[in-house]
Amino acid sequence: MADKIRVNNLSCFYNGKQVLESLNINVEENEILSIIGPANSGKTTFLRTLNRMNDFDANYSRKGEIYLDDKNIFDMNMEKLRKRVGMLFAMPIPLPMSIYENIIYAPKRLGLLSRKADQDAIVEQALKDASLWNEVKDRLDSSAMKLSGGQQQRLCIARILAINPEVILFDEPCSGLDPISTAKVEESMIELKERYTIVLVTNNVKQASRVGDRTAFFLMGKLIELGKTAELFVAPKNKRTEDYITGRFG
Ligand SMILES: Nc1ncnc2c1ncn2[C@@H]1O[C@H](COP(=O)(O)OP(=O)(O)OP(=O)(O)O)[C@@H](O)[C@H]1O
Repeated sequence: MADKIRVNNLSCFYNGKQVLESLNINVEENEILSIIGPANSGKTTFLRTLNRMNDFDANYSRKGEIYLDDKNIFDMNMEKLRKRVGMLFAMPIPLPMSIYENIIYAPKRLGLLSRKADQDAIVEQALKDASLWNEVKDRLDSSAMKLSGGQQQRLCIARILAINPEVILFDEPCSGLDPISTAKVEESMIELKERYTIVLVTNNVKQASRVGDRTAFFLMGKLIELGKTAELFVAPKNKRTEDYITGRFG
């Protein structure tokens, strides 16, 4: 499988304190790469660096390079990068407007859509791809704030899909969801990898084992192990990986 993202010697710092140490990681096209590890191991910092979310944080600095399809993301126009690399946060945050308006907000702002028919088509497709269409198709004009937590998270997925990215970053997307909503989001992720490349940060080791094609284990800013999920969970090469996935620490 071709690499969609290549991370070369990435180190990150907050206020000069190192939180990621010389990471070398590849993300293959159309895979789900799960990132697991205890709190403060740098998972979120890594994810946010992949679409330069931390660039405006004055305390943050980094060394190293990240390539998206062989283009250095630090040389790219930020808006173009964010269009290609979308991010979903732990807490779903719909805009205080209708379901329909939530989805076309970003495409409109980016000048991608003008005709109403195109907008309707995008809304329907994005909601179908996020496995939410059947639940909301009869109330597209009602407020997104009235949806349940799990529906709001899938709405946020649909909002990302509407700008047609290539990579989606998921930052603990199910941390506030019940098991049924979690299962629906996981099903969507598995369907989405047919067309997108996905990086998933999760504190839920079982979730990584359910959905990840490959899994990376981070500990205190270092990549300890990266391998096929089935192999890493059955026969981890590193003792610290084994301790973490069997719940002996973290
Ligand atoms: N904006 C920030 N300013 C200063 N320090 C930060 C900032 N964000 C994260 N850190 C620090 O960087 C380190 C790594 O944090 P990060 O959130 O990347 O870890 P994590 O593995 O995602 O943790 P968790 O599972 O708890 O979310 C921590 O020590 C954290 O306190």
